This record gives sequence, C-alpha cells and structure tokens, in this order.
Amino acid sequence: MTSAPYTLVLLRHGESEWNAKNLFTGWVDVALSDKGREEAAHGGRLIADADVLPDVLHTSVLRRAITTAHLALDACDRHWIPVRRSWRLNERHYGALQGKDKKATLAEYGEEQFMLWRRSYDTPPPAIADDDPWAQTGAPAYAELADEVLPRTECLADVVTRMLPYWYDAIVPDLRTGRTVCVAAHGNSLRALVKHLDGMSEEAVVGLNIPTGIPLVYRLDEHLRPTVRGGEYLDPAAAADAIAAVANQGR
Ligand SMILES: O=C(O)[C@@H](CO)OP(=O)(O)O
Repeated sequence: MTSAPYTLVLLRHGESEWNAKNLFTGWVDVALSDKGREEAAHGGRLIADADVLPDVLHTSVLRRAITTAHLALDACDRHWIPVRRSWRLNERHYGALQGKDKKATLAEYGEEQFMLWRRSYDTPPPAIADDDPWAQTGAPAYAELADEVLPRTECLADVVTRMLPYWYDAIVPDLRTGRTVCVAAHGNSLRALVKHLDGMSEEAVVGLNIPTGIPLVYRLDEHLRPTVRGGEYLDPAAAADAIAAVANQGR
C-alpha cells in the first residue's frame, strides 16, 4: 500500500443565502443560510467521526467560508487551531454575472452560453463595472491588492493561476510539517485545487462539481500526490446527491 504521510481536508462552505436564491455569487460576501450553518456543523461532526482533526486552517476572506470553518471546527473541538486567510482561496470572480439569477440567465442566454460561463475552463463572463453594486472595487478586504490584480471577472484557468502560489507558499509548507490541513473555500476555488491535485485535464474539470458542507479528505503521498484519485467524501451518499444538485443549478 502507498504510504500517505499527509492529510488534507477540503471543505466547501455550507449553503449560502445566495445559493438558496440561485444567484451567481462569486466575490459578493454573502452569509450562510440556516441550512448552510447546519451543514457546516454536520461537516465538523463528520470530521470528528472520521478522526481527521485539523491542526491548521486556511480560508478565503469571504464570510461564508470563514463561518463554515468556524462552525465545523467548533463542532469537532478544533476551534482553537491557527488560521490563515487569503483572497487567493476566494470563489471565482463571476464578473458581471454577480447578483444575477441563474435561471433567468439560462433563459436569456441559452444553455450553451450559460454553461460556457459556468463551467468552461477558459471563457470568463463579461467583466463587472467598477460602479456595479456587486463590484469589489474599494472593499476594505482587498485594500492591499493592487488595483490591476483585483479581478473584475475570472475563468477557472485564472483561478488556478492565482490559487497555486498560495498552495505552494502557504498550504504545502503546513502539510510538510505533518499537520492535518483544512482548507475552507468555495465551489470553484476547490475545483481549481482538485484539478491540480488529481492532475485533471482542462476537459475533465468541466464536469467536476463540489457539494456544500461535506468534507473531502485527500491522503497525499510524499510527492503530494493523492493515494486515492478524487479524494474521499466523508458522507459519499450525501455528496453524490449534492453534486447532482450543483450540476443542475439554473434548471
Ligand atoms: O455562484 C457562484 O459563485 C458559484 C458557487 O455558488 O456558482 P456556480 O456553481 O454556478 O459556479
């Protein structure tokens, strides 16, 4: 059997208020719904039951990931572990689609364009205008980001490019010390990370969806390659249902 010295726990935030309303969210800083808070605490109980207690936490700077991590870690008595946050783990910036209804967007632009924007690897949605109410221009959370680095839209390829430096510079060093690392992030930033871990092609990642609130555990070998491709969901049956629900959003 391949030895697996490193353990990585990926956690997509629980359902957000905008997931519940079926709105494109991206960098808009929405809260968890009550169901999302429940999912987060349940995720923490799954982590405790599977005995993959995190030693260190990395989150995005968006409250739905931060709150999810807090509730999950509280539920498994790991609320006290050190934490680092980075915009590099944020959800994909959804450009001018932020705040738009998914169903209405599908009806207006048709299946092909809708899926190109949602899941194609390298087609970003139209850029958001700086004076759009859902733009992040001037937001204090990004005050340290140079204006030309602050995204106005992103495709998944852009997320891979901005996420990987954080993987190598912040997460990998924690794994290498033998700590169990929890990464609390988002559907598309975790798709970018899973693509990297599993060595997925650009074509294959189009079909990858990550469910909310169900921990996904990767055991990694000495080269940081997964011992099980795709990792292992701590509740595989619930994950399968939730993956189908994410894939069908807008319909
Ligand atoms: O709206 C978003 O930011 C994301 C995640 O909720 O949606 P999608 O799954 O459509 O990429």
